[in-house]
Amino acid sequence: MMTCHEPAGAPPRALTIAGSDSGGGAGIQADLKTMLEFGVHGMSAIVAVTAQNSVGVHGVWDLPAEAVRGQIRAVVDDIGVDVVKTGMLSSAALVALVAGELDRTRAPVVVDPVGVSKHGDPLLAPDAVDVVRRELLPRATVVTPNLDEVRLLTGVEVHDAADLPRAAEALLALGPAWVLVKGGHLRGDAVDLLTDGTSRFLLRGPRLDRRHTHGTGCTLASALASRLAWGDTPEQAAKAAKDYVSGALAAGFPLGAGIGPVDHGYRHRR
Ligand SMILES: Nc1ncnc2c1ncn2[C@@H]1O[C@H](COP(=O)(O)OP(=O)(O)OP(=O)(O)O)[C@@H](O)[C@H]1O
Ligand SMILES: Cc1ncc(CO)c(N)n1
Repeated sequence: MMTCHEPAGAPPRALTIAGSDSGGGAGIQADLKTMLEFGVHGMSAIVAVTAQNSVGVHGVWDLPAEAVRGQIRAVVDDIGVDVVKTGMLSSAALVALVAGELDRTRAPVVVDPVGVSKHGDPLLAPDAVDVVRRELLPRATVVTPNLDEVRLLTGVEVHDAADLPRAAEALLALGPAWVLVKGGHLRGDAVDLLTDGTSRFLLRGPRLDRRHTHGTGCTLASALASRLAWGDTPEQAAKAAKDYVSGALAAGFPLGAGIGPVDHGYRHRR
């Protein structure tokens, strides 16, 4: 375990371990843009490269294990981290590697258990799901599944907001400290549930009828991670993250022929 000196006057340090989205709306690109907006120093360990645009994912290339390990250690062992966020981890071997590397830091970890892209393209191998369950989730400070990922990880089907507590309980049984179940795919209001099994907070936003939603999940998790790095409680961090993603989603714009990105920089354009 490395202990790092926190430099006086420097912003909090956030590391995203995730996949690259060439289209810039999701993945590492969304994470770093969001981290900048929240005033933290964003750093990255790229796990896989995707050739991706508004229409879909056209190719995926995993990085070699030593490249992923090397990036994480270069950051953790010298610069230090105040929070880690994980996103697309692609394969069973890379999930296991990342889970092991998390033991090198005591920083809080936000796990976005990315399963498929908005277009339905797979970003996690089927045999990696069980490794996420057994090795990654017990190390998570907060896990942020969408409803498809809830089903994949627990088998629980969420049909309406009343099912959210049952889904959260099934996830908590897998070992994370907190769960933020995202109800973005529900009908009606966009309701998310944050709970540690004792406290329960409903985050409710009006459903925005927007086509350009690429990157909502990565953006929410990175905003949450950034606020944790500043010392917010999970409740404060989740509320700030929900506000930011709602604003970015309301300002999403058309790029390409398909689903455009949320606007990470909307606060500079209004
Ligand atoms: N149409 C919408 N209107 C308002 N809020 C939304 C909408 N869609 C998603 N959200 C919110 O955006 C956040 C991300 O949720 P979502 O369910 O879209 O994640 P996701 O499916 O993991 O995203 P991604 O497809 O980028 O992986 C949540 O806070 C959710 O409530
Ligand atoms: C690289 C990457 N990570 C996450 C997502 C989430 O949808 C995506 N589309 N691409």
